[in-house]
Amino acid sequence: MKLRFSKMHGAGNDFVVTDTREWEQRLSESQLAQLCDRHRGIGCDQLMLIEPPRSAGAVLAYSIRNRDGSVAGQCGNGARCVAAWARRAGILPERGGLLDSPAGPIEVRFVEQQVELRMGRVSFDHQDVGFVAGSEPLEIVFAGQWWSFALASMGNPHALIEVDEISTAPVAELGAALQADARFADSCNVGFAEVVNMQHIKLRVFERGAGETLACGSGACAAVALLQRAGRCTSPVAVDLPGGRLRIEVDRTTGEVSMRGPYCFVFEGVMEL
Ligand SMILES: N[C@H](CCC[C@H](N)C(=O)O)C(=O)O
Repeated sequence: MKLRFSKMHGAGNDFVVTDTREWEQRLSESQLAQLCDRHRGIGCDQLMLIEPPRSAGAVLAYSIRNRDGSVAGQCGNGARCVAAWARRAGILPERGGLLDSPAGPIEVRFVEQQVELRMGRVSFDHQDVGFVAGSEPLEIVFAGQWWSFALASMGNPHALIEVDEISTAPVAELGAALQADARFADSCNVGFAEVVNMQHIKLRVFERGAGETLACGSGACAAVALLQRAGRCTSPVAVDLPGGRLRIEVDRTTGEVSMRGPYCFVFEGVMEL
């Protein structure tokens, strides 16, 4: 089977984007894993699979696989890349439009060389994060000390830890420990945020199913929403991740989150499967 794909990234978070709307057969789990494999395949943090639209007005739907094969409910950086892919394919109008994400429809518009998405509402409900009710406080012991975290969902689960210095945060070790915490029904993405000022944070994210990535769009949305709720930032906020900068706005009254950020086409290809 020959599989056409686009290799893309959003602030360094990289994707294989492939159109499954014409596929005669679905790929097996091992074939999907091969696409993500940086040695035996193309290599990416996530697969963005293009599907037929589900809701009125949407031009397409997408589903998300982490590189470990797990299914995800949202991918902010990937959604920007899908929007750019759809515009170049002539599926999405120049002015933007609607995409069906696994977490519901998201509105897209193109602003200068970037994509702006209305990502829907953030949820602070622990149930939406898959966190077992009644197992508060939101703390974990790691390396002999108590670490507090906060929870939010953008359609996928996020735990956020505020640190004084992002460069020395134990991202991989503490991120893995929190992901393995049995109180999360389906693991979580673990963000580490350093507040620079009320409109600027630094963020690193140890992603579910991918490890630390250069950027996490839904993680940036969750981080700003949680920090705004705690009075640690306002809106909009510049979020500096290792791979680049995202601009996040959170409407305090509605909980609506919007994100603006870059996208990049790296190469097109055909993979023999
Ligand atoms: N690892 C995430 C999916 C990708 C999110 C991230 N790449 C983004 O840009 O939002 C999860 O399992 O929920």
